[in-house]
Amino acid sequence: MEEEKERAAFTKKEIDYHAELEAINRELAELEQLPVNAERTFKAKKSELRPDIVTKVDEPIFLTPTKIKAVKRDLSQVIPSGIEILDKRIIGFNKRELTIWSGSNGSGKSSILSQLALESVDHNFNVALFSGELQADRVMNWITLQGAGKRYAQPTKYENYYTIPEEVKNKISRWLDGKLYIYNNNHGLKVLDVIRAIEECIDNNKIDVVIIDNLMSLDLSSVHGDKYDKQTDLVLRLSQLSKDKKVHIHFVSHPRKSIGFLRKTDISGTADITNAADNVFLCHRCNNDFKRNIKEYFGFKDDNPLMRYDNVIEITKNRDLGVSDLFVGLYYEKESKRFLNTPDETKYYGWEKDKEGFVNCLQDEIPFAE
Ligand SMILES: Nc1ncnc2c1ncn2[C@@H]1O[C@H](COP(=O)(O)OP(=O)(O)OP(=O)(O)O)[C@@H](O)[C@H]1O
Repeated sequence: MEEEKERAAFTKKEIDYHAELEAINRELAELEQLPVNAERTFKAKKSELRPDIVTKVDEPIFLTPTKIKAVKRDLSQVIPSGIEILDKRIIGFNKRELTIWSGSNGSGKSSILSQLALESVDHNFNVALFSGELQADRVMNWITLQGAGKRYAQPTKYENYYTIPEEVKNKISRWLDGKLYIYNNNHGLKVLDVIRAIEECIDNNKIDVVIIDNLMSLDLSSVHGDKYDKQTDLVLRLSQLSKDKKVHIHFVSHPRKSIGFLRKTDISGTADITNAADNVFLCHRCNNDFKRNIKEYFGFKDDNPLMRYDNVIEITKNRDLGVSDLFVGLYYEKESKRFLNTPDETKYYGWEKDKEGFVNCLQDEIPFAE
């Protein structure tokens, strides 16, 4: 009897032991699965930001030459920059493409891009503009100043601070209405929200040009990966967006370093960023540092024509026409913050033209402050 009891107790212990062993094994298997699951979650999150290229299932994967439909290049769909040498060499900005702009602080990136926005509208292309650093009203002030030009800029008691008469401001606003959309920063700077908002703006307002100024001001914390992976993912995503939505995207990315002569390899992120871009432009302000650097780097002499400009755009990559190592010099007009092709250039935008394209002489009617 005693022996039977002992055997029963022993069997129960054995069963408990096996159950425990099984539980431990299950737990171990779950633990082993953890990195696999983490990898899966990471990939899923990553694809939220960088969706794989969608395969068009109704088309063959490889095409024979006769099956490839020739798409005629429609030059009326190329967006001019208004910068003469640039437009002559690269024709303009193609839809479905991405341009990266870099340059040190104060080199003129934002100002050139707001002028590009005006130029685009002037050629009947609609623009969506995101500025992470300036509130919409400040962006609008700059654009108004550039749109008005020196003839309407009234000096104030502050150096380099000019105002525009209300009547001119209103005319410019009305002209830009329905063509220029400026992101309202009060909606936050979270990258996925901003991209979603841009996508909606493109769909709702027939946008042709998107300007994103700049990478550093976007909040990438919701995206997985290290800093450079996140930046690269974003650029790949924007490149895809330009193709899907048939827009040109201008994207500002600051350089990693703030001293020395800026080169393409100094742009923040990995090399994948510049690989993904169709154009890569560097902005330089022609100060003494720049002049010394180009003399040292390229062996240019003091009489090089570049020395006389105020700002220079360096084209370091242009995939379409293969332009590179081209320097485009510009003159800066402090009253209007405009960049000019020649020191005495006078440009008239659409807001001061009538239906036939003739310029209205509004300035004669406006009383100017002495
Ligand atoms: N050559 C120049 N001479 C004088 N002022 C200039 C020149 N180029 C640009 N500026 C002015 O300098 C200020 C800074 O320019 P802007 O903001 O366009 O530069 P940025 O490259 O975008 O700078 P950041 O990287 O700090 O955003 C603006 O008021 C602009 O009008």
